[in-house]
Amino acid sequence: HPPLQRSAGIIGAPFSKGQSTGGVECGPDRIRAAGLLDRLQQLGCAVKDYGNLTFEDIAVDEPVRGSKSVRAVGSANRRLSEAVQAVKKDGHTAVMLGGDHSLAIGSIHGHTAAVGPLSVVWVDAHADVNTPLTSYTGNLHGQPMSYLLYELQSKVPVLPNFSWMKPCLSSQDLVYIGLRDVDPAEHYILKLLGVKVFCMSQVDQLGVARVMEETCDYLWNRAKKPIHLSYDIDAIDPFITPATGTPVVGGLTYREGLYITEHLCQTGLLSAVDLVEVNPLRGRTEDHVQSTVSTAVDLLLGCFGRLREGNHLPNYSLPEP
Ligand SMILES: O=C(O)[C@H]1NCCC[C@H]1CCC[B-](O)(O)O
Ligand SMILES: [Mn+2]
Ligand SMILES: [Mn+2]
Ligand SMILES: [Mn+2]
Repeated sequence: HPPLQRSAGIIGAPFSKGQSTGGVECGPDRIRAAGLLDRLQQLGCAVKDYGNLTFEDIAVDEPVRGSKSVRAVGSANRRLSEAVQAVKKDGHTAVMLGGDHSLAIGSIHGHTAAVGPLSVVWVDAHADVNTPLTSYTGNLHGQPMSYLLYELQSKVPVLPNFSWMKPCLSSQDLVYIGLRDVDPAEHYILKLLGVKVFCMSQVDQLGVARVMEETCDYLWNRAKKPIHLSYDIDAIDPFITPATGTPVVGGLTYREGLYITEHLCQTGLLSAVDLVEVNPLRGRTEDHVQSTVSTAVDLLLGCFGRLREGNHLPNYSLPEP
């Protein structure tokens, strides 16, 4: 049968208030400038660019229960949720370009609203599952998962501009890959809820191919659901992707990072991808920025069928002499 026609709906989310380091709002445009759309089209993927979201300017946003920019994060994610729902209703695989990882709140909420219950693969050095009360930084990019999980809601206070959303993910439908810098409270939560985790030790022990087999077997144990891949660029080793806000040594190799996206692509279930935390201002040299941005583009191309063995379009034919 003819190869399926993949189509990507690109949403730029130039948002940085889930954390305190300027520059991550430049991520979407740098990823576009590195040729993402052209390279997707060269793969034979249909591409619709929905542009960059604009976010409500919230003048006064005092910390709430120690968490910063809560109102701005709530408002931004409400808009993102609506945008992701629209992209899914148009039939595309949603691609959300961040921006910081607090944006996963809106991305996963909107994706679920559009297609129903999801399997979430969270590729990250960090678990991002602090509640406002356990966070020691008050940055919401370290907390998105706490707002999404049904099982944590009794531990999350009501926050301003968050009343639009409800939890939408079961802890059994979540798999982490790449963890290597997890706070004690987060570790307690992951153990308490029995969340499936492949930290970097397991990546070393099992190898990335086995990690991906076990990830899919685990997620499909009950039923096959659309997959939401939330990819924090800091999952990759900072030697390759230094231009990010919270780099941690001992990360995924470029090859391991790609294998993850290639594997999820071939399941045919990938329904939305976040690519977040690219921060051009955190690269000490332009080469560092380029290495980070081009890796982000390659990871996304892996999500849409790019193969390291090569690709050719179905209608290709050799030129005749
Ligand atoms: O909660 C936090 O602020 C910290 N908790 C421990 C890991 C580092 C940081 C969160 C990093 C957020 B991320 O993964 O989106 O970069
Ligand atoms: Mn991270
Ligand atoms: Mn993250
Ligand atoms: Mn993929």
